[in-house]
Amino acid sequence: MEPLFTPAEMTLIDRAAPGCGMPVATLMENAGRAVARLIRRHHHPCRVLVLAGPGNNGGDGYIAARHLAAAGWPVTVAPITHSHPASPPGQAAAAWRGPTVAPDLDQVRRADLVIDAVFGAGLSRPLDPAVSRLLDAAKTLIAIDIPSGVDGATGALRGEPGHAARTITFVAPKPGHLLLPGKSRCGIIHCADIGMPSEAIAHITPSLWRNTPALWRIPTPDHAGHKYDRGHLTILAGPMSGAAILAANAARRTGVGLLTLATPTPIHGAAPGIMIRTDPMAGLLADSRRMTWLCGPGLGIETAGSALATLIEAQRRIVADADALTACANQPERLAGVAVITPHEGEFARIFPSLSGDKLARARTAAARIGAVVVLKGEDTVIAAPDGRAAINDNAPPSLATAGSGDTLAGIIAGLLTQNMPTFEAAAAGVWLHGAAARSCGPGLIAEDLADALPAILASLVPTYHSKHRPKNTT
Ligand SMILES: NC(=O)C1=CN([C@@H]2O[C@H](COP(=O)(O)OP(=O)(O)OC[C@H]3O[C@@H](n4cnc5c(N)ncnc54)[C@H](OP(=O)(O)O)[C@@H]3O)[C@@H](O)[C@H]2O)[C@@H](O)CC1
Ligand SMILES: Nc1ncnc2c1ncn2[C@@H]1O[C@H](COP(=O)(O)OP(=O)(O)O)[C@@H](O)[C@H]1O
Ligand SMILES: [K+]
Repeated sequence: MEPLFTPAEMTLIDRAAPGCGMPVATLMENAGRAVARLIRRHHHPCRVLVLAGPGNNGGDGYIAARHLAAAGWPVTVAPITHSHPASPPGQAAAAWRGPTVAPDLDQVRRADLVIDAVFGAGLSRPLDPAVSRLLDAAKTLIAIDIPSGVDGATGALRGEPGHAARTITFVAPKPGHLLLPGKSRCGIIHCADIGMPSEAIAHITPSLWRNTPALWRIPTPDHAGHKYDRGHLTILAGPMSGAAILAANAARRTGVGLLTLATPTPIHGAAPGIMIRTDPMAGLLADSRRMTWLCGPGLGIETAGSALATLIEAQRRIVADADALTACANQPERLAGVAVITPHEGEFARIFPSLSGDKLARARTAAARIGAVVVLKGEDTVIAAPDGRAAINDNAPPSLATAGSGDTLAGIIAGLLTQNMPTFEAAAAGVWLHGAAARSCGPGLIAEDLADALPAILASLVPTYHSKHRPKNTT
């Protein structure tokens, strides 16, 4: 699992480090050396300028400068402000024997590569515009820990950070590396091991992770199982039945045993493996095996609103998307009782008009308020559980911004829930599978492609699946 630590959590870990036998100066030495090593690995020797701030981020910069210079690179340091001589960054500055210049635009323009070691976790107010101009003038910018001016906890910009080609962080990435707009300033993100003792890291119990397959486990069918063991998903279909069909196709690819499209009027064009039922919802609800329902895609706002109420009353496991969300505009209490909601930012703002703040905080607050897992979609989709757990997804390509891809995501999540995957895990896995499927399709993606791309992605996650299920050779 890949936890994400906020700068405040990182500070607690840093403070615990000396008590675990790891002095700050050693961590700083390791951090600066790691920066120099990564730069040497990814760039050719060239003129380097280090813009060094007053805190430990600046200290890392001085140490990186020393290691690059020792490797023969022409390095100059431009201190933005000076550190206290007795502090670890002050000592790192004192150990620098190379050239030091005043930070000005000419110096930046003369450098082939600029290291942004101005502010990291300690950013406490907006960046001075004069510093922004320096960062902006860099030909190639490498940020230490996080681009100066990006809030590591939220990804918000405090002032105008530069656009780094790569960012080298330590111990664990921070939420601000994965959340927009900060994410767009980080370039390629590296996370370096600087020898932080595990006892220091254990001071924090993680509640936020990068969304990777280590966070959840995809269900696989039992040897002796039958289709009802894999669950029965019912998807409500309405006037725009294509949305429900897209969701259905994707849900079936996740491995549900049975899938019904419940529709008031006959549907044409659905795959033959999908069961179509035109009888009223009450009849379908009489079958207790129909536990999981997807309500919203293409359904119409009024129908979705009343169907949602019926399903909640019937205590079903519900994924609410699209029209079911719009039906709850300004009335989030109508969502209490659903398992997962999958709003994009527009739908989210309709449901929770008064919620402000960063994406992670809004998703967490909303989840706690309605008691459901919130999947707040976008390039930086946040998955938040009512108990405070959250994940940030980072594998979604922009080709997913196409009509019907959200319906597909709702179908994938509903499909996983149908197979009794725990709710937070099903939502997180669904978002990751959706992104991975889109990536595997490449350019030209249309929503219909996503379902068909799922088997290969699933196979990559369960590599032993085929061998496990192949009959034993008895000859
Ligand atoms: N994580 C790890 O394991 C390790 C982390 N390490 C490194 O430590 C870094 C964190 O160091 P840090 O706490 O000293 O904070 P940092 O960002 O250098 O600056 C704080 C100073 O800047 C000032 N200041 C802030 N904003 C300002 C503004 N806009 N304009 C002007 N001034 C501003 C602020 O002033 P104050 O708020 O006190 O008034 C204070 O003086 C971290 O990012 C990583 O690189 C490694 O060395 C070791 C292992
Ligand atoms: N720029 C982007 N980069 C990555 N993923 C995106 C981007 N824009 C949208 N997506 C994803 O595409 C899907 C779109 O969902 P939605 O807006 O509900 O579409 P629809 O209602 O047409 O199906 C979501 O999963 C969202 O996270
Ligand atoms: K920085």
